Amino acid sequence: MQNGLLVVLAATPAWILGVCLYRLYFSPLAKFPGPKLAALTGWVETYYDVYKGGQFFFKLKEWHEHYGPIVRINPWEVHISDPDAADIVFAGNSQFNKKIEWSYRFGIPQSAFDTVDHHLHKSRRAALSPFFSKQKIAGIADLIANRSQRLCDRLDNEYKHSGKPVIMDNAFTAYTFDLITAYVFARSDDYLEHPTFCGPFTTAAKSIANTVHMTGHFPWLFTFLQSLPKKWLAASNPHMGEMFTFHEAVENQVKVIKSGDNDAHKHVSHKTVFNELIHSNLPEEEKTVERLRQEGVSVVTGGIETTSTALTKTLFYILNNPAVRDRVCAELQAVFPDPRQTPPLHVLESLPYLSAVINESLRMILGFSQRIIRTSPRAPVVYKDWVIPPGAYFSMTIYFSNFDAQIWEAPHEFWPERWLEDESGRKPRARNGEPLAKYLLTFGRGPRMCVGMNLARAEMIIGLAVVLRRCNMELFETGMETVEMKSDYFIPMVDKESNGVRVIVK
Ligand code: HEM
Repeated sequence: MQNGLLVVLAATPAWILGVCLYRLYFSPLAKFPGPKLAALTGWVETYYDVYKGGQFFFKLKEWHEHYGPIVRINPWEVHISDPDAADIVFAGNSQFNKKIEWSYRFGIPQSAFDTVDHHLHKSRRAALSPFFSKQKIAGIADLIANRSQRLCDRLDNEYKHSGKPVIMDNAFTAYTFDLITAYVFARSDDYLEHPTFCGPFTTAAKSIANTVHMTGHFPWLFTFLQSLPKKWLAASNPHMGEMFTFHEAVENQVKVIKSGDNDAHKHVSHKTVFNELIHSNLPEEEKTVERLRQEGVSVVTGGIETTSTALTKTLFYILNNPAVRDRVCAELQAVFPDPRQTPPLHVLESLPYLSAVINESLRMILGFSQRIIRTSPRAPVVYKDWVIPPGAYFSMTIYFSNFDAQIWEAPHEFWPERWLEDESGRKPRARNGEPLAKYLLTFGRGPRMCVGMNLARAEMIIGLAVVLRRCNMELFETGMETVEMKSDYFIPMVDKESNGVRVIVK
């Protein structure tokens, strides 16, 4: 026994030395530039993300400035900072997988979003995407307009002329929450009716995000926590408590649709996603409560925070730039004479300046701040002179492309005019002469591009048009600290001291 222990003790340093030598000199990634410590151990990333709180993102920026467009950022992964590399990482015909360790971090490895294998992802996505086509979303434009008008009724009745600030982060979260739950479950929790626009799960998506580095760096953690009594979790960490309660609420939604106890889909004018999925001819193993709970959590959380943040920040940029506000309001007035009669979606979509404003804010808001990782299981991937071996991870960060000074003039300025056609009808161009739209990566690209993109755009176009048309707003003690990213928790987090984007309705 004692001898065995001695052998282990003697062998451990040799094993560690062997791993270090392999990672530094013999690994297929050894030739890639980057800090030696990061090549040696994944703990560098863990340190910046878990201990320093979502700071690895900023380290990546620093490393690229020092080492160039491709950097080895941990023993298993290279990160690329080059907008043209999106053609490789997000290639439409690619068959890349996702990183397996990350598929457990939200506890939804069976959702399309966190499905690792390309082929399984393709079939799961095929089941989901028809509900989010442009045509299907146009079919729920009235529902979106109705919720936008309801939001403004409340702003009119309870805030107008009162001098009382309203936190638009909460108001827009209520709006996106009500819409996504109505569309996918035929059920609305009516967050827009809550006195402060805050329902029980208003902060659920943020809570989920807050735990992402812990559960991402320690892939067993989510499953372990899930097995503990919820009371303990809630007492030890309110984010965890809220996250698991939210999972349970989604599971209940799936159960009541499956059992027929929720037949609200019969009384609404649109098809509801989970009712359709449950009664579709998908294989039974894809329709279990557990699988659909995971898909539900993915779609609902995907649909709330990203879009409400986009709306809130867009409103901030508009109100913070009076020239932009005046121009977009004048354009709206021409097609939207009666503020209570929302024009059809296609009319709003055809407004060039409103579209430019939305594109520009989508460029700046960053739905996802964390890098997006892929791996090619069999074939190598070539980037310039670099050959990334099969099985290695490679990644890109949307922010780096959306703010790249080689593509965007004055990238840190909110400047919607960059998106307008010139007098001859020529489409806007990037600084390198390519079409500008090609470099807007906010929704990702390729086979895993955001499935909810059309819904997000429709919610933004209609929501902003109605709010701007009906309410005369002014920012209240709100500065850049409410929109600038201070840490990356998968989604961008602003300063902890920020009170959110607050407005007065005049
Ligand atoms: C401004 C709002 C939004 C932004 C910026 C955004 C961003 C993204 C991005 C970048 C991805 C790709 C992730 C990857 O490649 O790994 C994605 C995927 C996804 N998004 Fe969104 N999203 C938004 C709104 C929505 C909405 C409203 C929904 C609701 C349906 C949604 C549901 C999803 C789902 C289910 C996926 C996974 C798709 C797949 O893997 O096939 N998102 N989103």
